[in-house]
Amino acid sequence: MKIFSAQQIYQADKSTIQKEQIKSDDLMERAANQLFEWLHSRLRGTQVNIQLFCGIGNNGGDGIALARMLHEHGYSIKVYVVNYSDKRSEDFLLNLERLKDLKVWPDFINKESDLPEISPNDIVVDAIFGIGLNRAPDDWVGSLIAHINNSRAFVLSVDVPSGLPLDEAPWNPDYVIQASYVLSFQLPKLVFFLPKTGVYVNQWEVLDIGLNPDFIANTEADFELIGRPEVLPLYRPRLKFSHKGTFGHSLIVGGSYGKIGAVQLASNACLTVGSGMVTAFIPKCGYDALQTAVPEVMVLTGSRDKYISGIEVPFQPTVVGIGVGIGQDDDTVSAFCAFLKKNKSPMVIDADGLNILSQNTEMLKDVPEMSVLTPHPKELERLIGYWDSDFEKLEKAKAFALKHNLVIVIKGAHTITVYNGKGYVNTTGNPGMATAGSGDVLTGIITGLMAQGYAPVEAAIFGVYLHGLAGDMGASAKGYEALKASVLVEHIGNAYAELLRQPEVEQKETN
Ligand SMILES: NC(=O)C1=CN([C@@H]2O[C@H](COP(=O)(O)OP(=O)(O)OC[C@H]3O[C@@H](n4cnc5c(N)ncnc54)[C@H](O)[C@@H]3O)[C@@H](O)[C@H]2O)[C@@H](O)CC1
Ligand SMILES: [K+]
Repeated sequence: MKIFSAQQIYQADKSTIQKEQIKSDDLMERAANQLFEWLHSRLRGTQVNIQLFCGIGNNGGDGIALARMLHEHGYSIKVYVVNYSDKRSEDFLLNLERLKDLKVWPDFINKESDLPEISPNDIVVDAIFGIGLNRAPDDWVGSLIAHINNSRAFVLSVDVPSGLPLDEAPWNPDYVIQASYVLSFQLPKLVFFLPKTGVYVNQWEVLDIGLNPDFIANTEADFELIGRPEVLPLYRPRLKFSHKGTFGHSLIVGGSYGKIGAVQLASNACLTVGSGMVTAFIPKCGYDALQTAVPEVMVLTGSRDKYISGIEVPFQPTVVGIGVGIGQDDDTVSAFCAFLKKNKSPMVIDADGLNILSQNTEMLKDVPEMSVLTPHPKELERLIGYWDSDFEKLEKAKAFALKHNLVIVIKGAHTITVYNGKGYVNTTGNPGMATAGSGDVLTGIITGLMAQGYAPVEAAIFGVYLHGLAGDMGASAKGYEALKASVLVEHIGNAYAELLRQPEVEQKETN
């Protein structure tokens, strides 16, 4: 699903109004209807107090129109107009009149007003600001927002949590609604998925208000949300007359004394995701452990016992995954440097492999184009420098990826794969996956997918999704806390099965 900027959403609104020859308040009516249906189908007439806080723009207009529909269906409502400006939108004013026609009189909250009482049992509808927010809310509006947040009521935000700008960090983190649920129009917003702004969104859902599908299809978005429909077409089925050579020979280079497990996890994941063959290159100390733990993996060792030195490999691998558990010993740095100069295979680079690159930036020119880098935030910062906000981080990562023609996988709750100026936002995974070795498994997965012929950016997008899905299935079997990285590997097969499972409706249709 595409993720649009605020500007693109306004354009989509406009093109819909033009194409369908409707008025803008018709579109607002549609939006409010969807909000109403969502709420009504859950409440089914339950008598609960619904307090609607409406701004004076179109987001407020949505709230006022919703209030009318709730009133017409007998719900107990209280409407407040948050009167932060005298530049009221036409559709807001129109809907205010329609509400007054029903003899519903909103209270106006101004600078000097007392804040209304909100009980934890109330439902709050937050329609104060939408995507039009372009500066810090005034302090008295901020106090109202903080008051709503402190009420412990269920807060339903219309389109976006009020106070959250779409393309920069909030001016004051306390002046943003903590939404229990966000009903967002047509397309999800990028801020729902970024670490600093996603915290304001507990749950979200998109409401289809029928914005012009041609416009959406033909407009290039900077970000895309990656769910099952986006991942399924990337899957490469295994053909009957294939053999292990068809699926490539991966080389995993990594490990040091005490960190051989990282290679075990990566090479096991690489095999499990479907690489035809996997060879691991490790220091001598890990030989017995690795051969015993994963007998299907072939093992080569360097000349030193505890650290990798001189990476000599007597075959040309299809793809190289390098860096897990590798450490930063001087010999290892020189071995990595020399290996980069002679290596001809595409690469996946992780962990200390990335830290070595950050400290020896001249090595970057020898990294093959289209290689996949998989940094966590600290590793990314070492590579691209400090950022002030998630937005700056993404811009810097995009610029770095473009400059070196690389794929960068920014790991996090919603991992974002950046390539060729675009960002792909993952939707699978859970907090249980914040555990040692989880990243090693991801490196193995992406390497193993590239071995099978997935293009690097597809391997990254597909691999991140599958890794998260394995985590979700692992968590439902074991719970978050007990989810170890080895459990992720165990669930790779289940994740494939889940991804490829025909939904019940489709099954019925084909029967
Ligand atoms: N345009 C359309 O056709 C549709 C718009 N919809 C709603 O319209 C919303 C956007 O509406 P608007 O563009 O009117 O914007 P908002 O309702 O988000 O904000 C209202 C106005 O307040 C002003 N403003 C911004 N920051 C401020 C601040 N800190 N203090 C005081 N004033 C401030 C701006 O001039 C802005 O236009 C969407 O989020 C969505 O809820 C929906 O009704 C669907 C259809
Ligand atoms: K809102």
